Amino acid sequence: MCGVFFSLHGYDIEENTSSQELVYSLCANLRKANAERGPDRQSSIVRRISDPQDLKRPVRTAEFYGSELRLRGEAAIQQPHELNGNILCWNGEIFGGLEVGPQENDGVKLLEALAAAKEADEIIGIFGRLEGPYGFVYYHAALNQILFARDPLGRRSLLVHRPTAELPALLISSVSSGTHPNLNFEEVSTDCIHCLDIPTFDRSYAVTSNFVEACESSTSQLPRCPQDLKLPYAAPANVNPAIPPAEFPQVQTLGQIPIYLQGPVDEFLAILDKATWLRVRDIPRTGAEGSARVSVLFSGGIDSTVVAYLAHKHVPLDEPIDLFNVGFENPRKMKLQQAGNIGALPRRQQKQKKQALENGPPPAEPSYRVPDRVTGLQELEELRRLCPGRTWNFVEVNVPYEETQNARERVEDLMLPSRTVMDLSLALALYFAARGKGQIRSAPAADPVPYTSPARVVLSGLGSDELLGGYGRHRTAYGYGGWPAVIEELQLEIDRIPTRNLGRDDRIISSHGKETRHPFLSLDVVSFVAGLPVHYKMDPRLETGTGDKMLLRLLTQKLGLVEASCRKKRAMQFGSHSARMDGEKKGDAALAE
Ligand SMILES: NC(=O)C[C@H](N)C(=O)O
Repeated sequence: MCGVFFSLHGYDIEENTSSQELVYSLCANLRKANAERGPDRQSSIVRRISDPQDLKRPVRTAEFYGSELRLRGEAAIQQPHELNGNILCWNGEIFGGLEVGPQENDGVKLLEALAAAKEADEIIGIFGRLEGPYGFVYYHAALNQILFARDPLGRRSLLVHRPTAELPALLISSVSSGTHPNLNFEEVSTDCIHCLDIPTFDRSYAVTSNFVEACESSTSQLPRCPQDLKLPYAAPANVNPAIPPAEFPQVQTLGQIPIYLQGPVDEFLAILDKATWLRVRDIPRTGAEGSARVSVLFSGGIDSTVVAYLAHKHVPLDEPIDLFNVGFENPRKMKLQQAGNIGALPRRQQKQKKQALENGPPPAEPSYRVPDRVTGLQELEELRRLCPGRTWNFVEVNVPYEETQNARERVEDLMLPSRTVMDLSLALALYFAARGKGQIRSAPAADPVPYTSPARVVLSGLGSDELLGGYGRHRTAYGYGGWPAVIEELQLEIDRIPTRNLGRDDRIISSHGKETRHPFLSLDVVSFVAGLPVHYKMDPRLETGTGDKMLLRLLTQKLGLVEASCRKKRAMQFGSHSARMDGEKKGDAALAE
């Protein structure tokens, strides 16, 4: 994924004040942090604008910085993109809405389209027709405006620090570079396109010499979907509010699709398959001939297995696909595992025994047989049976406790401004999994050999629980409020996607010079699933493993992935044992400073 960084401040190069020094050193750190995201090329375009009264004195400096992880097109690409004075820092992928040929680069094509626009509405129209994840900063020369935004689902990270008296600079960046008491990064909101009007800024700054005020008075929020425009990708879809009929045939077994669901299963498969295809095709080769270009965050759960299987259909058969399966040495868990099944003991004794074990010494040999490793290996077998001729590199990523401790500070910096205990356990799991460094085996009983994945694209199964009602809370909602409550919960789920975890995950994974892609979060998939009547997606009256995200389970079994089709939901931090390493209790508690 690419790195985007933009700064605007009012310092003269020769000023040498301490606050200027702070801005300069933060900018240097932010350039560095963004460079990791785009290892292919990095560069800056700097614009110094003079005071009209005194042309020798620069009154504001704008820097556009971009780092490139080339994933589209054959030619070398330099970021930021520049055309006739227009500048685009682009971290994104165009999967629809603008023609990009297999040999072409999406950033280059997008800038051509943007540069031709004469009015802001045209620019808004271009983005409202684009399907794909993005975060960008764009300077449009004719309008003399700076625009920045993320896609409506927030699938790419973009942070903003708005100028304050302590740090009078506008900073927009894909990633933070650690904490500083004066740096107030927050995620750029996805409900609008943010705009800074340069002429307004200049007028205000010339009169008041107050940078903070000038920035405030010149920034505005442009609606993503002006009333008279019909834009298919300007906002995530609304959930179908229809209440199911009092009686409808229930799914008896996942192996038998009731007639009324046969069409929806097929249509869902076609749309998800296309979304996956768009995310694995035309990836330029950067590793050795015959090496993997595509990898999957692979827990062996239903979502990641379906994604791996669909990727297989579109990646050339002679090319391996890497499956990243992460397991943590978690001293607390290992001590408990050592004790065997204490669940059979009476409660009081269980508690006493647990405490004694937690205080005792850890086992001598770390174990990486975490729940996700067990299901991962089972699904590997199922995929091997179903996809003859494909090499699946099952990458066992084993993370010793000490390595987790050593990486902690870096991961905490990368995930900022996210800062809870749960953020950290998820971020650690993603950080190590996506790095793709571990061991592989040529056969189940063979000795492992070290392996580092060269794949730049990392597929993730995230999103299906949100769309199809895969969480326990959906069942709970049915319990207290019936179908209307489930529908409300599903809508909330979609509305929350942009502010939840995707920005954080992007910041973590991209630090390895890789890019996550989420087939379930294609806007086409989202609007198809959202539009289905609720009882087509899930049936909370059926047991877990059947009724939760039922439509996907039917699809999965239809593909032949019988074992995968009935796997139960397990959060990544628990499946990999990255959670509660040191006995932390509350996931939503803020991390200690
Ligand atoms: N990787 C990126 O985010 C930018 C663009 N899709 C490229 O491949 O150049």
